[in-house]
Amino acid sequence: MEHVTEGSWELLPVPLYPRVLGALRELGFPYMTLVQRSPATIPLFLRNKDVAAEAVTGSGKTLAFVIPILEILLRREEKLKKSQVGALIITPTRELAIQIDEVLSHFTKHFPQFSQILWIGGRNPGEDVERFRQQGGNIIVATPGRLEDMFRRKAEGLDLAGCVRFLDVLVLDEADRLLDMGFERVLILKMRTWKNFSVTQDS
Ligand SMILES: Nc1ncnc2c1ncn2[C@@H]1O[C@H](COP(=O)(O)OP(=O)(O)OP(=O)(O)O)[C@@H](O)[C@H]1O
Repeated sequence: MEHVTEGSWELLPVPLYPRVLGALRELGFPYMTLVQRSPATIPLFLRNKDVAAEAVTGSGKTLAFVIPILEILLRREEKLKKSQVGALIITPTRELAIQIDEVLSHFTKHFPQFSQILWIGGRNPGEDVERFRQQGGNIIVATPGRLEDMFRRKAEGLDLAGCVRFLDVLVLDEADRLLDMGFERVLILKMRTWKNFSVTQDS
C-alpha cells in the first residue's frame, strides 16, 4: 500500500488497546499510513478534540476514524446500553457506508460488547427499526437520507433523538459531498451538542 509509512501503531502518543493492536495485526497492517500517523488525526481525536482530515483517496482515512471511535468507546466510564448510540458515522453513498461497516466489523468482532448497525437506503426502514430495537446500535454507519428517516420513527418505537444523547463521536465522512447533498441544515442542528466531531474529505 503506497501510503504506508515506517511508523508502527505503537508509536502513537496514546497507547492503543492491545485488542485493537491485535485486530490491526490480524488485518496485516503493522504500520500506519501518513494520515493515520499524523498528530492532527488519531492523537487529537483521543484528546477529545474536533478533527478535520483531508487526504487523497485511498490514504487510509477510514481507520483514522474507526480506531479512535473504538478507543473512545472503550474508555467510557459508563458502559453503553445496547440502544445508546456512542458513535455515528455519516457518509454520502450506500457503497461507502457498506465499506465502512465492513472495516468496522473487523474490529467490533473483537469487542462483542459493542453493537453495530448499518442504515442505508434501498432497504426496508421498518426492518431497520426492528433490528435496532432487537440488537441495538452503539455504532451507527448511515447515509444521510436513511438517518433522517430514522429520526422520524418514534411512533414505531425508535426514539433516535433520545438514543443519540450518549453520543461521543460524530464522523462526517466526505463532508464536502454530504454538504453538497443539502443535508447541511439537518447536520448542523444535530451537531450542536455533540463532541468529538470529525470530518474527512478527499483532497
Ligand atoms: N495502515 C495500513 N496498512 C496497510 N493498508 C492499509 C492501512 N490503512 C488502510 N489500508 C488499506 O488502504 C486502502 C484504502 O484505505 P481507505 O479506504 O481507508 O482510504 P480512504 O482514504 O478512506 O479512501 P477513500 O477516500 O477512497 O474512501 C484500504 O484497502 C485499506 O484496507
